Amino acid sequence: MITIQGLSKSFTTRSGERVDALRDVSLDVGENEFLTVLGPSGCGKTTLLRAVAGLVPWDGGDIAVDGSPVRGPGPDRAVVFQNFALLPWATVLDNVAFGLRMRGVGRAERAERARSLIATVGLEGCEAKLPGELSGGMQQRVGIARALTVRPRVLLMDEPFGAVDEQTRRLLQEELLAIWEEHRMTVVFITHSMEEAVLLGDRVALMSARPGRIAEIVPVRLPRPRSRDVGGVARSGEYAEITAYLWERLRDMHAEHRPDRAHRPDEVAS
Ligand SMILES: Nc1ncnc2c1ncn2[C@@H]1O[C@H](COP(=O)(O)OP(=O)(O)OP(=O)(O)O)[C@@H](O)[C@H]1O
Repeated sequence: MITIQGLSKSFTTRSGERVDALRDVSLDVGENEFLTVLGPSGCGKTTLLRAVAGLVPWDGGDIAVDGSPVRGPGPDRAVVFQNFALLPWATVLDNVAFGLRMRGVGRAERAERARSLIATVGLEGCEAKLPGELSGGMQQRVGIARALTVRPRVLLMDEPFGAVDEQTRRLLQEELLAIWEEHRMTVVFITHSMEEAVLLGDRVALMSARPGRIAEIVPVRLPRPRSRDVGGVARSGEYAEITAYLWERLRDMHAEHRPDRAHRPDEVAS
């Protein structure tokens, strides 16, 4: 479905320093797969997602969706951002319908599709509100509804639940799983949370820092559907095992970048 081959991208900072954000990243995401991407801060997760979305150019390598090379944004891919990226002056209905309007869908159909998705994300009755009148969790529900209006085959999510409180995050995780279980699509979901990566994903792509590479792909063989009992999933032994393993790997990666913090069992004070 999504094929990424040998992707490299560097930035030049304002002080003229070169930062290798991604180097030789290769990754395949299957049709209707839910792939989570986890890695230390600054390892290039957002850059990778934005490249797949066609929002940033890259230096080397190829990205294809269903065999078609990515050359820019397209209706087959929708993005949900961490900071919601809603239009502050537009109502919930207009925000959700925005992508449809851009695609020339008529007013009546726009409103109907937007209303139906607003209901799907549990915001019925909020159609006329402005984003500023909603909580962070509600704003992100609007972001998800907006992304789904165009019926994308690929949903790209950049730490979408990073800015909401823990309880809202759990509810949004359950809702996203329920939506994905019903309307299957390919999801690439970036997170800082090991727990979230395991709860949601079919596989976790673990990235290492500077330059960002795929360090390992960790399969998550927890049963599905998971939406009705995310709490139960989180209490299972396999869940605990995978999250512990991910933490081991991430801790090693952090230690590589901070030799002073490396784990040296022989030097533990008595
Ligand atoms: N526009 C830019 N100009 C210069 N450097 C950039 C730019 N965008 C990203 N970088 C650098 O590229 C590297 C990767 O950034 P990116 O945002 O993709 O990482 P990330 O893994 O998503 O980080 P985080 O987990 O903290 O959100 C970082 O070192 C970052 O500072």
